[in-house]
This record gives sequence, C-alpha cells and structure tokens, in this order.
Amino acid sequence: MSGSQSSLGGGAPASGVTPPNSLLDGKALAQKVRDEVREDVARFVAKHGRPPGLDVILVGEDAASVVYTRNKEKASNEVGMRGRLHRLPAETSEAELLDRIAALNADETVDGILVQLPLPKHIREDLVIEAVSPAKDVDGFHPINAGRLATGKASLVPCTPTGCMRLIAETGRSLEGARAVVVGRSNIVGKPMAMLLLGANATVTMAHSRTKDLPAVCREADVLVVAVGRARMVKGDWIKEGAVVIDVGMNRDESGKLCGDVDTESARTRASFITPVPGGVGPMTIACLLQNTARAAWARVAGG
Ligand SMILES: Nc1nc2c(c(=O)[nH]1)N[C@@H](CN(C=O)c1ccc(C(=O)N[C@@H](CCC(=O)O)C(=O)O)cc1)CN2
Repeated sequence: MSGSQSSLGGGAPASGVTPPNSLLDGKALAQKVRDEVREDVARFVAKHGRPPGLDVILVGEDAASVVYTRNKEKASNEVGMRGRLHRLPAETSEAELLDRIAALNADETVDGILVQLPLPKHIREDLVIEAVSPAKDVDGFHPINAGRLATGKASLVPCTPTGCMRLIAETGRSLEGARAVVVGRSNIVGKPMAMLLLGANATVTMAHSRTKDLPAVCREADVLVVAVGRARMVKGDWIKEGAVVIDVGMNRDESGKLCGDVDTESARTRASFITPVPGGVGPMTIACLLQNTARAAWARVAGG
C-alpha cells in the first residue's frame, strides 16, 4: 500500500524496527509493555506501600483457559503485582461465583478482578460481568465501561482491542481517515475494536456472519482486524495490497496446530504488516491486562 492509495501513509514504523511486509512481533512488543508496567508498579509500591492486586477467577477445567489464567497470574507477579488465581470447580453455582466476586469487590487490596471466559453453561455470563465493580473491571467488559468507551470517555478498555491498537501503532501508519474493517462483532473484541478505531478517526466498517460478499468488504480495508474464531477463513486474495492485517483468531486446525482466522502464508504476500498466530495479538492481551490493572490501581488510590 503506498501513501497515495490511502491515508495510511508510508513511513517508518514507530520504533523503526518493523520493516514493511513483515510479521508484527507481538511477543517483543508485549515484553516492552510489560517492562513499562513493571516500572509503573515500582512507582505505585514506593508511593502506596503495597503492590497492585489482580485476582483472576477460573471456573472449570477448559484447557485453554487453564493456560491463559496461569499466564495471567504469572505475568502479574513477574511485574511486581500481587497476582492471585482462584480455581473454582465446574460445578460452582452462579450464586457461589457472585459471592466470590462480591468479596473481591470489597477487598481494599484488590484493584483488578477478571472472570475467565467462557463460563460453564449454567452460569449467566452477563450477570457475572455486571457483578464486577466497574472500577476493578480490568477486562473492560462491564456495560458501564463499554458505555464510557462508546461515548468517548474510555476508562478500562478490553485488553485484546487495546493490544491490537498498540500493534497497529507499531507499524507507524496513521489511522486518520483510513478505511478500517473489523470482522466479528463480539462484545469483548469486535465492538470495542470498532470504537477504538473510530476514536482514532478511521472510517470503520463492522462485518459479520450476515455481511454480503465479505471478501469484497475485506478488500476495501487499509486496516483489517479479524476476530471470528474460524481457522484461516480470510485468504490472501481478500487482502488489499499493502493493508495492515491484525489476526485475533486463536484456533486449532485439523492437525491440532494453533492458527488464526487469517491464512497467514497467503495473506502476508499482500499485507504490509500482519500479526502471526501464535506470537501476535495473544501476548498483547496479557500485557494490556497488566496495564489495565496498574491503571485501575492508580485510579482507585486517586479516588480515595
Ligand atoms: N475474561 C477474559 N476471558 C477471555 C479473554 C479476555 O480477555 N478476558 N480473552 C480470550 C483468551 N485470552 C485471554 O484470556 C488469551 C488468548 C490467547 C493468549 C495467548 O497468549 N496466546 C498465545 C498462544 C498461547 C497457546 O500456546 O495456547 C499466542 O497467541 O501467542 C492470551 C490470552 C478469551 N477469554
């Protein structure tokens, strides 16, 4: 994509280390974010005499969720936070889970609370999300935080979209007036992603399962964000030459190999930048969770 084709003008990437037509290194960028958070946490501890507290709740034994929540607990402690993982059995009742959340809401040493999704079918996810205090909602899923984002008063923003924006910034390309297409309209990725892109003055199209001629819509995108949960659905010929492609997918293909929603090998011949799976958006999700927790901790002590 040349500067003349779109407002996503040419130019060196922000940090100058990611040449065009390349894989965006989410692991390296996530490490940079974690280092920033570690310094911020040290300042918090020096000023307040305690570390920010992050409490992660896992209900059941979903294999991927076990990995992600362990990584969240480990990552939070590695940057100096007090990270705690609550492992509850799959039979935990909705009332028991709500009681646990209420106790953490009331605990002054807890700054961030997250309940790992998906939950077992007998538990209503919307009820659980709304039970977390908005000030401690480091996932940014609570309707109050979603509303603040939608009305330009963002407070705590979902981790994956935040990480995607940081990855896009790493390309050095401006979003001002750029055509952005978000494929997928979930509350935890698609919708907040569209809000963040809109806030950056992109012209945003939200595509989904009912969109007609999806490949044609994707080809309009200077920035394409795909978050649908379908292995390698987006092919190389759906990509506009020079587009920035952000693959949020986390799938297993027929041979059990981790892969994204985009067919990376064919897409990267056309994309100027593309995120790999694994090693792209995933690590940024965890890093931005840490950033949200530090932000929530500072906001809570400022609020008294
Ligand atoms: N309460 C929440 N639940 C879920 C969220 C969330 O943000 N909050 N997001 C996803 C899962 N997710 C975080 O929980 C997540 C997914 C993937 C990764 C990651 O680092 N992936 C690695 C590969 C890991 C592997 O080998 O399996 C990568 O992409 O490199 C981190 C977090 C749904 N639930």
